[in-house]
Amino acid sequence: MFRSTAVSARHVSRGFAQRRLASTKTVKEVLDEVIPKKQLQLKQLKTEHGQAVLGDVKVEHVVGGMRGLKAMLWEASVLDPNEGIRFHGLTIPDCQNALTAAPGGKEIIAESMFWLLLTGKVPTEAETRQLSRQLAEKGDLPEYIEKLIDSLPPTLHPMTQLGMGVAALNHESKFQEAYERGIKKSEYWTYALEDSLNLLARLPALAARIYRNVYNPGKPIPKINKDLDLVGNYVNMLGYGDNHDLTEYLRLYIAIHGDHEGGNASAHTSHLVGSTLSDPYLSYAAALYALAGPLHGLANQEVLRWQMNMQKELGDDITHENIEDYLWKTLKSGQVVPGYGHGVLRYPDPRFMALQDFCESRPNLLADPIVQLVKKTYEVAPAVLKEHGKTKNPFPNVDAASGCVLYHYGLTEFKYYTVIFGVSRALGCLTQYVWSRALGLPIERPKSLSMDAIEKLIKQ
Ligand SMILES: CC(=O)SCCNC(=O)CCNC(=O)[C@H](O)C(C)(C)COP(=O)(O)OP(=O)(O)OC[C@H]1O[C@@H](n2cnc3c(N)ncnc32)[C@H](O)[C@@H]1OP(=O)(O)O
Ligand SMILES: O=C([O-])CC(=O)C(=O)O
Repeated sequence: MFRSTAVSARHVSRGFAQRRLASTKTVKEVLDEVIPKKQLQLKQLKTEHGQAVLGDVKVEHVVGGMRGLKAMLWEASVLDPNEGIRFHGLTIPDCQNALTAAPGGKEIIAESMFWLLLTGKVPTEAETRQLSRQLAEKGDLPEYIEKLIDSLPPTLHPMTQLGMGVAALNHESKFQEAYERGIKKSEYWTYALEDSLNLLARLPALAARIYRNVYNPGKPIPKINKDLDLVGNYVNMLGYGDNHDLTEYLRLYIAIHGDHEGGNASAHTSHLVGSTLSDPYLSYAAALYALAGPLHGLANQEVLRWQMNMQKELGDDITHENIEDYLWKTLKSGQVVPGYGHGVLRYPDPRFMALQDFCESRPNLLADPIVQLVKKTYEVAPAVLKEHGKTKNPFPNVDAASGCVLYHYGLTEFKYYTVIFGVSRALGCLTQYVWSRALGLPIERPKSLSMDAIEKLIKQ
């Protein structure tokens, strides 16, 4: 599967590159061109196809977490159960071919992914670099945020701190200020974009300050380098700037965790909160608290804890049989196997495969016992989960792989891992925030029913 998509990717990317080779537009200028076309598309959908049926609403949807219910508009990515995520039609290998890397690097950088998600177009190198610079120039934290974060107890979970910092940044919201001033609905998106760029720019400094306070109190944090990309600066501020491989890993990680269509809990939360015209900061803070749940983003912390416990219990020479027994022990104790299963996917997550490929291409990394353990677990777990018979998807999701590489490079503090995911998921949530305002989407308000009301409806 991966090879054939990579071939089509080269084709796709060459096409994109030829069309936009010389462009040096800003992201706002590209959106100015793209938005009217999408507004027209939505108008036509509403007027010409408003009554078209996309599926039935069954009782199982209402009582089963709305799994499979087609009930949200989300522009930047669509998830196929077997093929995985596509960002504006591009697979992860397509993106790896088409999107700009950092100077001296190979992996996708956050800026080029954000540009693609927002505009549906592959940015030129000049556009990507200019966005990197724009973000670096906006990246410093206001003093009151530094004071707020520094005042928190280091024992407070890093995700709680991240959500608090993001929410408090709404003191700066241009969207909220403009709304209070009384702007027209057609202008909402421009302020939403300004807030989104400011928030994205500041997330690395915020996330790095939390890391410093919790794990390295008192250690100076390097200043933002205006010539570096967003993740390059983030890794620098975390204190790992001299580790090229970790920097590249985090570039890939942050780009591919950025968006996973709209129904996942973090994206859906930001979409719902944003629909009330809460500003981008508050909407994204809400998303972070959904990401902080162990069935969602926190699973990356849980995976590593679980794999380390397995290693502690089973020692160094772990066989496939040992892992099988450990899996059954976890399942029989009524716990989920973290990093396995998915609400939509029914095949190994291509994000997991991309992270595994990263390991495969680096012998030192591949030889690490924890990376080996994750790989061996993948060789055993799907069969065990199939035999267990409960989960609809016995394959690994992205969280099965993400933590072990961080661990190898010395970023061993599991409780911090979801914060990195939280820096990434802003790419998708903020993209949709801008589009929801550009398209004038209404406040979300589905109809709920009590069990008695459902029974009454069935009898009718
Ligand atoms: C970035 C991400 O958010 S990716 C997901 C990260 N989360 C995890 O890795 C946690 C482990 N996985 C899970 O808990 C689930 O697979 C989820 C939350 C991801 C998806 O949940 P669902 O869509 O409800 O999965 P599904 O329909 O397959 O669940 C059916 C049953 O299988 C169980 N199941 C699903 N996955 C697993 C698993 N990994 N281990 C054990 N049991 C599982 C469910 O708990 C459920 O049991 P129940 O009937 O007793 O409630
Ligand atoms: O899609 C989902 O439900 C969960 C997930 O993998 C993500 O949000 O990245």
